Amino acid sequence: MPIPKALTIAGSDSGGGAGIQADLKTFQELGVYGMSAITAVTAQNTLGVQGVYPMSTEAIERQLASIGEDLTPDALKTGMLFSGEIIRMVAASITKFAWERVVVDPVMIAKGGASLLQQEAIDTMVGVLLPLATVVTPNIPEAEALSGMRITDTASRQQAAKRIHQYGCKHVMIKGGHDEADIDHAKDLLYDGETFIEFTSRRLVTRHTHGTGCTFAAVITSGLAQGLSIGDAVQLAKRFIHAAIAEPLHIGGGHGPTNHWAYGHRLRERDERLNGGGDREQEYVVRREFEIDTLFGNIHVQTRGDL
Ligand SMILES: Nc1ncnc2c1ncn2[C@@H]1O[C@H](COP(=O)(O)OP(=O)(O)OP(=O)(O)O)[C@@H](O)[C@H]1O
Ligand SMILES: Cc1ncc(COP(=O)(O)O)c(N)n1
Repeated sequence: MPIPKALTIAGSDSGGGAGIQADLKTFQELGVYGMSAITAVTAQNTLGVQGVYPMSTEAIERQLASIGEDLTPDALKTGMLFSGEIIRMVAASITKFAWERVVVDPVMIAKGGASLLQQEAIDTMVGVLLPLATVVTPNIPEAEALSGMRITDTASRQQAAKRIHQYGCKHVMIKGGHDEADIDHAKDLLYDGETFIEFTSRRLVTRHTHGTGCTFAAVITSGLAQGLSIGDAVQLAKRFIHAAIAEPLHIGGGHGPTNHWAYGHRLRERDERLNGGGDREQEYVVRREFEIDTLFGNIHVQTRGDL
């Protein structure tokens, strides 16, 4: 079978926790060959963003053309795009090369508050990029900016998903990491224009969440590149990010990165538990299955009626 290939079109994070670096680490962990087109270089660490240096559109266009002329990605994701000009150029390249399975992570503001997308570029994103998206993955503030409405509860989150879906993307995934109202759960909502599906895990208490959104979207991209359905790709992303947040690396003095190795560690741990012991008694089998579910965050998947 050919090796699945994924492309990330995003900003570089010198601190290694988010952006291009998070995406390539994630692709690698999931057995997907990773490629990149860098839109901007950021000087960044776990304490914040110290500088933003966008690339020229010519340099970005050339990177995309080099990939398109030789290496067709099986899926791609966009992250930090910074300006309307860059967004227009990226959309034109996706159309020119007829790339499919497009994950748009509408990165706007870094955790520390630094702007990674110019305000006036939001309309361009809505007008030219979202119609090309297989899935768009806003967090709650980004979903509010895209939909032009406040999100305070499940009903308003569904309403925002409907508005964003009308821009022409196939699926909308509103992530719940920023949902301050739910202190126990991290609940993500997927909408395909007809059905709402919620993916819920336990909320982990930690400040080491730098790059969660990039990593989550990179897992979805890897899954799509490997031929998974969108639902299965999201389920994989939820498990991967849960493990990555649960086992922080304790790097840096501020909001540290997530752990891109953790999901692989847990897979190996699962295999050891499944193969170990040799005890086939039902009670132990059930207990082991329960432990294995816990390893991956006990993700609860539920179809929700329209509120
Ligand atoms: N404390 C947490 N515990 C468990 N899961 C979490 C936590 N925080 C975020 N997540 C999960 O991580 C994924 C990314 O969500 P989030 O809303 O944090 O994205 P984001 O804000 O775009 O990330 P970033 O801050 O990197 O831009 C989602 O699946 C979300 O549910
Ligand atoms: C280059 C780049 N892309 C994306 C993010 C968002 O990640 P976070 O909100 O976790 O800082 C970032 N900080 N830097």
